[in-house]
Amino acid sequence: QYQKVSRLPPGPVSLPLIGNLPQIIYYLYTTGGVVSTLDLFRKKYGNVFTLWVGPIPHVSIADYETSHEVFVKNANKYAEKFHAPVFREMRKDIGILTTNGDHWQEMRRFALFTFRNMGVGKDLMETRIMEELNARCADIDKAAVNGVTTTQAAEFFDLTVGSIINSILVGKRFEEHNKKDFLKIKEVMDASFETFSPFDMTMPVWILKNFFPRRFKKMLYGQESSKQFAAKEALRRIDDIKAGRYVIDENNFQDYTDAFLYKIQKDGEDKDYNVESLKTMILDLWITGQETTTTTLISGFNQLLLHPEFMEKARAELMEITGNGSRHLSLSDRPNTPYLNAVIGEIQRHASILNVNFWRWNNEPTYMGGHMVDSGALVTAQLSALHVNETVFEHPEKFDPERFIRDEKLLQKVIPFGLGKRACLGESLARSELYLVGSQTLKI
Ligand code: HEM
Repeated sequence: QYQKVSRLPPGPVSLPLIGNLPQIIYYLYTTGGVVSTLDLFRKKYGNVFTLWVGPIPHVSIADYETSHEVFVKNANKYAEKFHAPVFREMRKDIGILTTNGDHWQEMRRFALFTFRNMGVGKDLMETRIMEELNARCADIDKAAVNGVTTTQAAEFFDLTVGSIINSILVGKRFEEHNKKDFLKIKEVMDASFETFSPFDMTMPVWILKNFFPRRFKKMLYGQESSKQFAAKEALRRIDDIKAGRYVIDENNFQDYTDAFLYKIQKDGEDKDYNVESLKTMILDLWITGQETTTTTLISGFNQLLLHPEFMEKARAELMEITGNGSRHLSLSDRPNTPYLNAVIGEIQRHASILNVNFWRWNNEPTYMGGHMVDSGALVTAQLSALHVNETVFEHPEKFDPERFIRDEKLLQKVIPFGLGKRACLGESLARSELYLVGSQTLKI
């Protein structure tokens, strides 16, 4: 253990087999959370530190420069993610979230290409998002009695974001009459996530299968039913195409499902493009695109309620740029709304929605931030620890958007979507949603 440790960045004293589990559990309990525990280790051991989770060393990088050096400059070396054995078993190495290698690359390339063609991050997507918002606000207005209306912020954001992602994937938005479909997908997915514990994520599959068969079956059932619900519309479309009720317009794909099915129609089914991978991709994009964006919006909404002084300044900027609200804000306004950009940046920094980022394999001995990192270690840019690093962000606990007005370059160091080959695929969509939905909420 001593020899292995000498080829890794510093960290607390570790024991063979159990590694640092006792310290990690102790600090999780005494500091009250994952981010505060990571922050404590960073303060003690520096911006690049090692924690042994059982027998595997995990190296966290908590500063922007080293993260950039490792994951952007050497991007090709860090495309391979670590996936819990139970996920690989259940998802059969299909999709984008829990895969590596050729299939992952093909699915990522195709999704990015399709999103781009559908105008994600550009005018076309702006129109879709604004239409969704207008329809959602009209629903609220309709429910008003004597001009007074009450709405649940969480449900508003949930339905808006859910509708946007669902219409991109399968062409259906959620309205009053099919709201229950949305709630059902969410319920099934939440229930599926609740069946997983850190124990399941670390155990070899044969142990789960043989010693915890009921638990294993429950997890499997949760996964399958989530996939089935999320992909229900896509399956219906396949039936409609077979029955001649639906024809894909190759010059105007309505959604991701159209593009995927057209690829199958044109080239036939193969190991990457088949109905099972379409279903898994819809599930993966649903999981990654829904909760992340909604959580950020809700957190931002709460921060603005707690800090009306920032809200007022952002609103004043918004009113000025849109001629007192006579037109809606457009994505092309972004360079001219520094205050709003700073507020969104601070919301994302402060929300730290991914407490622990995904781990990548380090396949050869490499120096990171001046420390040797041996092959076989797992590494990640630990976004949550980076965003509370007081050497980068002064008084990180404070919600202070004006830190980005005082130092314009600081905003680049907020990296909520990660870096490198496995960085967020939906960054462009998410940024558009935060800007447009967020600003609309400010107007209200
Ligand atoms: C505020 C909203 C969002 C945040 C903060 C966020 C953040 C992230 C982060 C930190 C990662 C992992 C990066 C890494 O491994 O270093 C990730 C991965 C991913 N995100 Fe997002 N995300 C958001 C919205 C979305 C949306 C809207 C979509 C798509 C519809 C999406 C799709 C994905 C996918 C598919 C991956 C896995 C990419 C791969 O492994 O190749 N995300 N996201």
